[in-house]
Amino acid sequence: MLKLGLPSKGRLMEQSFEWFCARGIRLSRAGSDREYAARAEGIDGLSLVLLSAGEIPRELAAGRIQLGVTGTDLVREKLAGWRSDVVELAPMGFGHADLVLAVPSCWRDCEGLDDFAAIARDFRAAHGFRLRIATKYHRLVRAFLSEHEVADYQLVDSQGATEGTVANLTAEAIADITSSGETLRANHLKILPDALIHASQATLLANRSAAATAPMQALLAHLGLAQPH
Ligand SMILES: Nc1ncnc2c1ncn2[C@@H]1O[C@H](COP(=O)(O)OP(=O)(O)OP(=O)(O)O)[C@@H](O)[C@H]1O
Ligand SMILES: O=P(O)(O)OC[C@H]1O[C@H](OP(=O)(O)OP(=O)(O)O)[C@H](O)[C@@H]1O
Repeated sequence: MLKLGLPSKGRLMEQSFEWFCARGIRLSRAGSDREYAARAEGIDGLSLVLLSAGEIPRELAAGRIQLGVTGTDLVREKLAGWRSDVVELAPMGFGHADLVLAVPSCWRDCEGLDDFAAIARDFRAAHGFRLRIATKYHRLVRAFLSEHEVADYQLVDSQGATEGTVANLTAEAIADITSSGETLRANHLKILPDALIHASQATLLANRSAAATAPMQALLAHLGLAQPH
């Protein structure tokens, strides 16, 4: 029996159900709306579990589920060695969102990462503490800024409503997901054009050990997907 972990709410859950239905596997919630149970029809040997999108990478790496759907941003953020833990089987064509660095729109002289790095250096000298970037993507942001030699900052953890932290004076900049850009604009923030940290989309993933098993090969064939190498 293969266990498939799906996001438990919102667009990601609905579009995951649609993706599988278009491939002859009908997924549906079981029990009440508040129960996290679901079932699969149209294929044998597949069970479902509804999980927080942020928890699916860890459940896959641990092998408690053999298949999962979540954003590539969360896979890379949650799993340091993601390539050795999981296999990306197929981008699914929805859940497109960019992880970006954004600063106040009024920072007219900040037009890119080089300006940001200079502002961060001046900020520390002027204020005696490092410029604060609010984010929930600590691993990805640190790696990106290190790669671009930006050093004078500190990360402030923000698990939601991250765009509001600048107005609330708990941060000077943010790194968060954007899709239409509406939330950033509404909070008077602008994206630095050279600060796309990761372009994410919903992806079907497998636990790396399970990817080579016969039941997985059969499911991939049913879905018309190439066998992972
Ligand atoms: N506005 C959006 N448009 C498209 N995709 C988005 C949007 N916001 C978030 N996502 C993507 O949806 C996935 C889930 O994001 P979300 O922030 O809901 O994760 P999460 O908070 O860990 O989930 P949960 O709230 O269940 O714990 C991520 O891969 C993210 O990139
Ligand atoms: O660029 P936009 O189209 O404005 O989308 C970006 C927003 O979408 C997500 O929030 P959402 O309310 O979708 O989910 P959440 O409950 O995780 O905040 C994300 O956290 C951003 O705040």
